[in-house]
Amino acid sequence: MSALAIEGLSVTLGGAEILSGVDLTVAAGEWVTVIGPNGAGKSTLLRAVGGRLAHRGSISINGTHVSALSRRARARAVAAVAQTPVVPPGMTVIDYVLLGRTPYISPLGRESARDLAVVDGVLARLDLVAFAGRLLPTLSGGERQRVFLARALAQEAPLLLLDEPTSALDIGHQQDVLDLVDDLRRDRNLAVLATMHDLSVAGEYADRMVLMAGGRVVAAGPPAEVLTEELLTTQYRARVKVLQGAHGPIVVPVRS
Ligand SMILES: Nc1ncnc2c1ncn2[C@@H]1O[C@H](COP(=O)(O)OP(=O)(O)OP(=O)(O)O)[C@@H](O)[C@H]1O
Repeated sequence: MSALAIEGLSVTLGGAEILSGVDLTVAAGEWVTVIGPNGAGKSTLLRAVGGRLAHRGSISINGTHVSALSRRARARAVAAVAQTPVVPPGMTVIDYVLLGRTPYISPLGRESARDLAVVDGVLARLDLVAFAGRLLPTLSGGERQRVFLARALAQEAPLLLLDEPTSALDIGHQQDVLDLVDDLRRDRNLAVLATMHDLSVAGEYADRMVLMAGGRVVAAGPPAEVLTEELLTTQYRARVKVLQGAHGPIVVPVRS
């Protein structure tokens, strides 16, 4: 059974069909990255999987249709980092990351020692201990992006959705964050569905890639089959050269 199985997914927003007949699976322990030009429908796909959009077709998480899951069950099953998460005002980093434990805390209960230990562990792994008491708006963009990921990891869900998770990170923190997710994928059999605009980095970490354009899947497969000059030139209207690196294709933009 797949951690995530999507069949014939279509989404209409503002009267326009944004996703059309998307099929996609992610197995436990697999990393699938969705790429595609601006407006292709990548974020919409992740939002639908997170249970936040009306849709046609079917989205199943570990064999259960997403619309049959209660809010709490869904929060235990899937954790998401949105492109621009809503930040509650006046919240410290540690309180925000603790929100990730909400699905495990009873409505009138308090967080357990385990909840606090999970949060401490995640803050340490993401280099955020020094920021624990800071208010979120006082952080830099990259620091805040790591906090958003920390909250999602604190959720300990078996399916992780990452929408451009490293867009604000410097190259060192980018590698730290992606390596951490990769470790979790291997150690805890985490299923990862991500979107990324840096195609070379995307190809280094993904087991499979899905190229979307105009709300449809136009190519899917291992990075070497999707990151081709022909597909990228056509779908992005970009001039690129694809080189063979030690860890997969390297996509270099070429000036005309
Ligand atoms: N509520 C809405 N009403 C109408 N159109 C919408 C709505 N929400 C999104 N869209 C459109 O759906 C399309 C897909 O948007 P989406 O954010 O999924 O793209 P994306 O592939 O994630 O793009 P990007 O790479 O720019 O982040 C876009 O053309 C967007 O303008």
